[in-house]
Amino acid sequence: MSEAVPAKEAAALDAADGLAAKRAGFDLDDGVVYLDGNSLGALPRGVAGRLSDVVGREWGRLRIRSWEESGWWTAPERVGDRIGGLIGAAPGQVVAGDSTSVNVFKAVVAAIRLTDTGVRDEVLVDAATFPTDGYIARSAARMTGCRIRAVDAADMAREAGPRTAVALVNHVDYRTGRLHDLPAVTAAVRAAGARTVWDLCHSAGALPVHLDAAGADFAVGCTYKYLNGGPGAPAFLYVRRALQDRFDSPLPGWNSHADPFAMDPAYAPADGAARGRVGTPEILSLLALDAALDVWDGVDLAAVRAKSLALTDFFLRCVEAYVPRGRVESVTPEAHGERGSQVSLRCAAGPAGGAGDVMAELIRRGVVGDFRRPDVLRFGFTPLYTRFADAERAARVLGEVLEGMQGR
Ligand SMILES: Cc1ncc(COP(=O)(O)O)c(C=O)c1O
Ligand SMILES: Nc1c(O)cccc1C(=O)C[C@H](N)C(=O)O
Repeated sequence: MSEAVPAKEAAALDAADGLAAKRAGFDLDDGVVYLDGNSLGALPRGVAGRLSDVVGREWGRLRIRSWEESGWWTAPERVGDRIGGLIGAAPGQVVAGDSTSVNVFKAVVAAIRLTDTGVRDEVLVDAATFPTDGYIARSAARMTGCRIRAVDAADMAREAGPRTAVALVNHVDYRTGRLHDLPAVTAAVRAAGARTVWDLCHSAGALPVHLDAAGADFAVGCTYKYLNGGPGAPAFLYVRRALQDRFDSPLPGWNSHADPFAMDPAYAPADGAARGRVGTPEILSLLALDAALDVWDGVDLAAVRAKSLALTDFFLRCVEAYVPRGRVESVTPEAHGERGSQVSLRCAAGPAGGAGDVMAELIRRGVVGDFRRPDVLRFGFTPLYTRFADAERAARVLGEVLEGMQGR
């Protein structure tokens, strides 16, 4: 690909993009290429107005009445169902609230409680997991008399055995962007008599997920990345319907009581997704998320996936065209079936600095990705608002930065 070709190709691809109009639904500045939606999604335009109404009218005027009249009390289930629509979960199985870390705790302990710990005392954890999952799983294991075994997520299906109580797997690896086979791993873990907990932080809103169809047991995820819910937006918890009656939450707060306002000293769990609740919902951020989810109305996740793969393919080709040979190496799988919606480039230290310095310079020049230690440049592609022209510019600027640093 000669240097003029990628820009022309980007323009043609953007012109043919069926999702292009969605970008207008986000508050983005054209001077910046934002490729960090896999850490913090961009702001959907509808959020500010909705929050202003929630604050000014629902809180300001209606005050306490809003728990009923504005639907605050049931918002965790209502928003949960909207998320469910994006991760292949039929209504009544997803609740929004708490952080992913807290939901990992609920799911892993509940999964262990569903098993005979006298026989099954092993928690399998994806060896490359985002750290919080590993920390929480280790604590959950200590509390329940289990032990942790770290295994490569790609080997999870093979490793689950008669001692396994639960396997905790990241659907997409946060560092490399590698996508794991959710249906196959779920089926294999189930065949071994164990449960699965999927961390969907890097797949919810990035690609189609079919939790019900795969028979997944539990899933958790955050909503501030590809779901654009905002910093610290509530996470979600999925509990498969068939397990809900036996879901024994390790955090049985009053919001998960069958009759919270009975204020009964004895605990009786609610039915359905509400059993995953703990305390008072974080209404402002929950309703910001609710408004953010409007951008998904009418969006076909198959189209999102097709654009995501086209964007990452195109970016990789642009990197090849623009970046001095040997300066970066993609650690994201080439195979579409193994790729999430990001590209991670390993960038060894050169004479003028390492990957952290390269990313700092990219950001200074208006290309925002992120750096994951020790040597990974991470670029997230959010199909609802990333353009092919953004991918082209990012690769071109990366090439310029690396060339400049080589000469220094
Ligand atoms: C895979 C994964 N799991 C969990 C988390 C953390 O979740 P939280 O900070 O919401 O607990 C993140 C990102 O922060 C993540 O990428
Ligand atoms: N959750 C984050 C935060 O509160 C501050 C900065 C970054 C984050 C992230 O989401 C990190 C992210 N999970 C990652 O994949 O690296």
